[in-house]
Amino acid sequence: MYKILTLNNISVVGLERFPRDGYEVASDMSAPDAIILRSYKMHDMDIPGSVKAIGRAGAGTNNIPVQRMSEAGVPVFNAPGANANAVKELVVTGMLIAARNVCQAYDYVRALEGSDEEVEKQVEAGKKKYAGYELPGRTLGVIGLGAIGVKVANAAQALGMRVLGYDPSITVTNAWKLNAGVEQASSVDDLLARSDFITLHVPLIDATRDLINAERLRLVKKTTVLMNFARGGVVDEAAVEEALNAGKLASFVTDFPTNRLRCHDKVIALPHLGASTGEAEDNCAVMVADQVRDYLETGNVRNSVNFPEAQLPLSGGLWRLCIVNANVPNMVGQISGQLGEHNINIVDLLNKSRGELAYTLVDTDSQPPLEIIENLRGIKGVLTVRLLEPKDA
Ligand SMILES: NC(=O)c1ccc[n+]([C@@H]2O[C@H](COP(=O)([O-])OP(=O)(O)OC[C@H]3O[C@@H](n4cnc5c(N)ncnc54)[C@H](O)[C@@H]3O)[C@@H](O)[C@H]2O)c1
Ligand SMILES: O=C(O)[C@H](O)COP(=O)(O)O
Repeated sequence: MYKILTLNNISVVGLERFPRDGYEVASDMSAPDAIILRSYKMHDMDIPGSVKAIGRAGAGTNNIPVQRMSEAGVPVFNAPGANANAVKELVVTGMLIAARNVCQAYDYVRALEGSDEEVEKQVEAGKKKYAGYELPGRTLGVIGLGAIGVKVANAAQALGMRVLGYDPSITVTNAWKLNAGVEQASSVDDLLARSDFITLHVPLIDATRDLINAERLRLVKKTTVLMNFARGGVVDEAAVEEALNAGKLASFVTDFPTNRLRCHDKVIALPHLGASTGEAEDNCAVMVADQVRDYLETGNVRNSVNFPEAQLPLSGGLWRLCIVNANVPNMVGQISGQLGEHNINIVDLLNKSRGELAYTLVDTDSQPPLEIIENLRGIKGVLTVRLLEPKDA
């Protein structure tokens, strides 16, 4: 029986991927085998030593101590692309409501008083204050062309916008998905200077903290709308406030409200709604539950942010050793040497590495005795060793 601890509400459709006869799923339990979460901040959490995997039902993993987990030999999984359409739709919404002054106009109408006739008069008299502009021909700058950025860029082009993109590490797959005609900006600064709308779709990492700062805001046109659906830390809010107050930036649309800006007249602040659609919540939960289950049951790794991809089909009747070790010479030699010494036959073997970590799957046709497991655990550089029983044993 595997135990899954949830730290946020996770879509039932996803949790149902854990069969009841083999899994216990709860929001409070001791010694879990895996943790599934959304935005719960795990950095200060005392993570039990029983945890073998962490699944983020979403994209961003800045709420998870990924480095600490790597050092403990624990994979962190996420759900790449599973909520990208939801975010794309909210970004398009953000552009439209900013361009048409929808929030200000909405507030204006709600504050009206008088008879229907009087209200109508005020409506017709007041509407000129909220006249906006249309999107075709305007330029959208997209920083970060991953799962979300590519969808946003393509959608904006379909709306008749000119699109500039910047991503020095764009993957070949995402480059293929990008519509022809999306223009490559030569730098963030180049993109900022030429855009009417700027949208951020980068992870929050050291290199992207305060990516939009005072110096960079000096480059934008005073009519520009800045949108942040990435993470609060990607934008220096004090600098944004200064730019808005000085009339150097038209408006700021953010999914990450703070007290400094949430009530500012030129700010549209939403409560981290980017991925909050039923569809995205289901997609993320299903994807991550399947990946965590696969890892627990077969040791295979898909979509981890700290482990290498590792997929070795598991045939019935075989034992499988899953070994997480430092990416240093002679690990496979020492592992196979241990098995050879005990006359255990290796049927299949996979060794993959990513950065400082390596991951080895070894299939054997007889049961490796406990002594081998202990010896493997004793090899310098080995972080964890798991033995999976044959499925049909
Ligand atoms: N508002 C929400 O609810 C919501 C929902 C999903 C994701 N997000 C945030 O959006 C981020 C992106 O999500 P995604 O699914 O597109 O991730 P992704 O990994 O598919 O794409 C991120 C892209 O950013 C690029 N990048 C990294 N550093 C960069 C830099 N300095 N300059 C330009 N590009 C850079 C990467 O090369 C990658 O292509 C997530 O990490 C998360 O923080 C927010
Ligand atoms: O990174 C993400 O996937 C989003 O920020 C969504 O976060 P949530 O799952 O807490 O809505």
